Amino acid sequence: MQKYRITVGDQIRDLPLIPISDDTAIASFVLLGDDAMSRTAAELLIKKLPHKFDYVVTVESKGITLAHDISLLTNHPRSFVIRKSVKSYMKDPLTTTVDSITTQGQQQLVLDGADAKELQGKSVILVDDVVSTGGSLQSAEKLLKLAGCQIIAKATILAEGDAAERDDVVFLGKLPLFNLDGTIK
Ligand SMILES: O=P(O)(O)OC[C@H]1O[C@H](OP(=O)(O)OP(=O)(O)O)[C@H](O)[C@@H]1O
Ligand SMILES: Nc1ncnc2[nH]cnc12
Repeated sequence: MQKYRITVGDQIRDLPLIPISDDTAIASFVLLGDDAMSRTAAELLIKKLPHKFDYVVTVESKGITLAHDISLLTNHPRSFVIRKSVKSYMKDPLTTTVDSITTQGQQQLVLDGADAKELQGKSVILVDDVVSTGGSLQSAEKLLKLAGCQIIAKATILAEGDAAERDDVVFLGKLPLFNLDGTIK
């Protein structure tokens, strides 16, 4: 299997190239369970982010450990997770749709109404493990604006494809997209 090497601080990973359509493959970066990578990335991102903010917010699921680590390392006792489905324990959830590079068809993004209430008027840092098309970030921003909070920074570990040209997102490294033969697009 072809691999693409990334280095984040002292963490080196050989990511497998996985086809996601009939002309594109991604270097699959699965942060869930990779606790050393999450912790290292959090430490490095914190140095690039504003020092003063109220909360870290992320999108389910692979951004969760990163949000958790940034939040605790900056002495914030809680963070918020925008979910991908409505749960019965939510109160008056805010919902929108999302398109992401890894998922065929639209998914839902959901902010629990109770969380929206706590976020109202607060300054937040929105984080995710990878930004690619920007669809997930855009939908999350929409929900956070509906909740009435101010996004003071957006951060990710890897900016993939065209996202590497973005200047509104803080990131640690670039990740190319690939042709099916493993060459870089
Ligand atoms: O910029 P985009 O094109 O939206 O891609 C980035 C999103 O894709 C991944 O999530 P994914 O949809 O794979 O869901 P998961 O984290 O639940 O696995 C990643 O964690 C980002 O949230
Ligand atoms: N390269 C990648 N690996 C895992 N999830 C992703 N979401 C978007 N790009 C991704």
